[in-house]
Amino acid sequence: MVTSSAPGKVYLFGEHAVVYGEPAVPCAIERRVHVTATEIDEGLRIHANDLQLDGFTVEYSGDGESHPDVDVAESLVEAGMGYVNEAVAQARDAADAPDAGFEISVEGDIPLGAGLGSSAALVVAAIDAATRELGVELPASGIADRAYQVEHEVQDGQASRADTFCSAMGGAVRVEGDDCRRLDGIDTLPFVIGYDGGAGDTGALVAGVRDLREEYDFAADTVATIGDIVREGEAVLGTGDYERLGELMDFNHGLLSALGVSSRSLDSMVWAARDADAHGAKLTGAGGGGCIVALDETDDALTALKYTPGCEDVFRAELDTDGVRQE
Ligand SMILES: Nc1ncnc2c1ncn2[C@@H]1O[C@H](COP(=O)(O)OP(=O)(O)O)[C@@H](O)[C@H]1O
Ligand SMILES: C[C@@](O)(CCOP(=O)(O)O)CC(=O)O
Ligand SMILES: [Mg+2]
Repeated sequence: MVTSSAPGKVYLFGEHAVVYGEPAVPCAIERRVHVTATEIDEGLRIHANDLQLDGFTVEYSGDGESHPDVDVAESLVEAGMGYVNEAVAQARDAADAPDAGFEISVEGDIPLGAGLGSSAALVVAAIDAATRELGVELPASGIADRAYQVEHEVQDGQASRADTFCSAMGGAVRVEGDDCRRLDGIDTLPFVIGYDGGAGDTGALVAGVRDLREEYDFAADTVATIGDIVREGEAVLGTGDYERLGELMDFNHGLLSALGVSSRSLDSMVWAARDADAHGAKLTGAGGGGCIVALDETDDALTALKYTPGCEDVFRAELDTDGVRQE
C-alpha cells in the first residue's frame, strides 16, 4: 500500500488563455489531495469520501463499467471517477502491468470544482501512488506529462499542462504550450482565498471561451491580452512589488469576466477584497463559481471576506514549494 499527495493551486495569471498557447503562472498552495493505492487481484475499487456522499464507493469491473454501491447519478460517477480511472490506466502503462488491479482511496482538503486544481492534484497523486505500488518511481516531470494526458482525456481536450505541471512540481511555475518550467526564487506569496461554496464545470467553461474566440475576433484579442498581462507579471514576480502584481491581477479578472467565466458571487468577493485594500484580487481556475485569490499580507481582505454575503469560507494559503510526494 502506498499513499502519495499533491498540492492544489491558484492562478496568479493566465487561466483559460493558457489553453490557447498563451503563458500562465499557476502557484501551488498548501492544500492537498491524498491518494492511497493498494494492489488487488483485478479491477478497480475506489473510495472517494470527498464527493460529498457518505460511503461513496465505486467498483469498476474489467469492462470499464462503473458499479457504484450507492445510488448516485451516473454522470457524477463518470465525472468523478473518470480522473481516477484514467490515472490508473496511466500507471498500468508506466509499469507495463495492463491487468493490475487496485483499491484506491482519496482524501482531500481542496474544494472540488472550485478553481483550486483538485482534479489535477487528484490525478497527479493517483499516478504517483499507483506507479509506486507497482514498483515504478516516475520523475515529477513524467508524472506531470501523464497527468496532463488524463486531464486532456477526461475534459474532452479542454485542458492545458498548467494545473498538472504545477501540482507535480510545486512552487510557482510558468507554462506556455509545451514549455513548462518552475520559477525559482519565489518562496512566498501572501494569498488569501475566498470560496463561495460553488463549483464550475471546467470542460463546459473552457468550451464557452472557445466558442467566443471562434465567434468574435475581439474575444481572441482578449485572450491574447491576458498573455500580455502574464508577460508583464512574470517580470514583476520575485521583486516583491505586490502593488503592481495586484494591479495586473485586477486587470486579468476584468478580462476573464468579459469572457463570461466570472459570476455574481466571484465578483462580489473580488470587490470585497479590493475594498479592503488587497493589492489585487481575481477569480482562479475555470471560474463560474468557486474561488477567488487576493494578494494581501494583512488580514484586512480575509476579515472583509468573512463578512461578505456569498463567501462561504475564507483562508490564507501559503505557496507550497513541494509538489507530488510519497507520504
Ligand atoms: N477528492 C476527490 N475525490 C473524488 N473526485 C475528485 C476529488 N477531487 C477532484 N475530483 C474530481 O475532479 C473534479 C473537479 O475538477 P475540475 O472541474 O477541474 O475543478 P478543479 O480542478 O478546479 O477542482 C470533481 O468533479 C471530481 O470529478
Ligand atoms: C481553465 C483552465 O485554464 C484552468 C482550469 O482550472 P481548474 O480545473 O478549474 O482548477 C483549463 C486548463 O488550463 O486546463
Ligand atoms: Mg481542474
